[in-house]
Amino acid sequence: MALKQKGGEISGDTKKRRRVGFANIDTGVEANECVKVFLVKKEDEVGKTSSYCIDLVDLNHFFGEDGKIYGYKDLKINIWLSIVSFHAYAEITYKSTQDGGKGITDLKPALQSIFGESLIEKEEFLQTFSKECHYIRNIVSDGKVLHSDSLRKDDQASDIHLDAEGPTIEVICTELHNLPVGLLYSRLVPLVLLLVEGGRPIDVTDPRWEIFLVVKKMQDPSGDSIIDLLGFATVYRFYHYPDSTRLRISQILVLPPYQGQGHGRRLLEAVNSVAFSENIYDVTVEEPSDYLQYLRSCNDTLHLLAFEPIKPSISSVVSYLKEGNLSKRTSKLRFAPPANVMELVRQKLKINKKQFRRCWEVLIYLNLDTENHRCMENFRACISDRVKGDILDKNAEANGKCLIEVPNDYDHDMTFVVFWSQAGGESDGIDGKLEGDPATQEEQLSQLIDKEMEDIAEIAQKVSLLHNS
Ligand SMILES: CC(=O)SCCNC(=O)CCNC(=O)[C@H](O)C(C)(C)COP(=O)(O)OP(=O)(O)OC[C@H]1O[C@@H](n2cnc3c(N)ncnc32)[C@H](O)[C@@H]1OP(=O)(O)O
Repeated sequence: MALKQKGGEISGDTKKRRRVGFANIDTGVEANECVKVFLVKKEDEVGKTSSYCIDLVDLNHFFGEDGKIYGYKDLKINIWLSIVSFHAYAEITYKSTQDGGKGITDLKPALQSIFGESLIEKEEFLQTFSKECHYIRNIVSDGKVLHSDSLRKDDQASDIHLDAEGPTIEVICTELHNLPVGLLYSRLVPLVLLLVEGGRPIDVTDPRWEIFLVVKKMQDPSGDSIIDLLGFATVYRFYHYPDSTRLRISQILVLPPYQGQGHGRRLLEAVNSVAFSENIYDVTVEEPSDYLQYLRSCNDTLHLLAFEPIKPSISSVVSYLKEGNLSKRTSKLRFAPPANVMELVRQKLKINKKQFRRCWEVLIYLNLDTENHRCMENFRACISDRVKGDILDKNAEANGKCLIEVPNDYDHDMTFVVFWSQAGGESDGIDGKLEGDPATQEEQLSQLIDKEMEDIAEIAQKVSLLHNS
């Protein structure tokens, strides 16, 4: 980490500027206004602000109690993060420092809380490009290859030296408690913190964690193989009563330069392939972001479209929606997938029940005539029913949620169980309760339903595009 006061500009009228800069109480600066992170692959990209700059999540919570940086004038924190060895180097520049009433923020601990030991000095950082050029290759050498495909020509980045066979994309699975793999993960944690809202590191000492790495394999002109890391997913094996296991995707991240090229989907599919081959109970995802949920729903719905056994049940609900005016009915609508169908989907496709219910709505929507006003009103009435049910479940959960610690074989401080003291289960994702008077609540509910309808339509549109292509 290099701390620099910008030379040249300090002398001369420095005193005057300082007085101007801190004449008032220091209001501080938001971390995201002065921190920039650049992803670099080569030594000569270090120090250049023209390198690939990533969009960061809110970093304020790393910087002091109120999340602001105090005491610096024209502060810039530029960080170069190597996507070869996953080390980082920070260059901090400012015109001057002065305590303007709130002290001078110590930047080092804040940066260390994000980058940990991967934050190193410039000289050492520059050397990593040659010393650790095969870092990823060495780590993945013992992993299990789950998926391999050749890269399409138009997906190939211009900086790749093409060999006769062309690059391949592989998804490789390995256990996180192996020391070198755990160390790699510790170097990837900064990316989780910088790119995933609310991202937290996982505990690599628990042997139930695995990491799925999506990599690009190439050959350089001398025939030596090069392996680039494109993204990863951490997956936990949960015990499922009485004698099976669930796979839960905890974090999934594709490095920003490689996003939107199908690698996130490859990771999801690789986790699914393990679920099939090992007859896992089902696959779940821990607090998916909106985009991940969209991607996952598109992918699962595509699988479901090809799954014949559910078609009669879909037709039955579609016919029901074509009937009279369901929005006027007082009893609960017959819309949810039948229990035996849910069970079959879980067994054969490993799609979790909650996720299947989401895809079910898309499948129904795909079979409706969107021009048929009555039919769409009926569909909306069913979505409204479901949203209200979710809110009631959420409230019941909030009332009855309990948390207890339970011992395990590795570290008794690490394991806890959440359970509901009343009838409960996993929530369906409506955040918080409705607030305010009945009219405001009605308005909020209507907005929630609109949003659900939009999401369903968006996924349906993408799925039909992919299905017909
Ligand atoms: C639990 C958690 O970890 S939550 C946090 C999730 N991670 C993050 O937010 C970190 C930052 N974001 C990322 O790392 C990435 O954007 C991810 C992991 C969310 C997604 O990975 P990506 O590689 O960008 O996605 P990928 O390219 O595979 O898929 C996206 C596209 O594939 C489409 N798709 C989905 N299924 C299929 C399919 N079967 N066939 C073809 N395309 C498909 C999607 O519709 C989407 O296209 P669109 O956006 O044009 O509509």
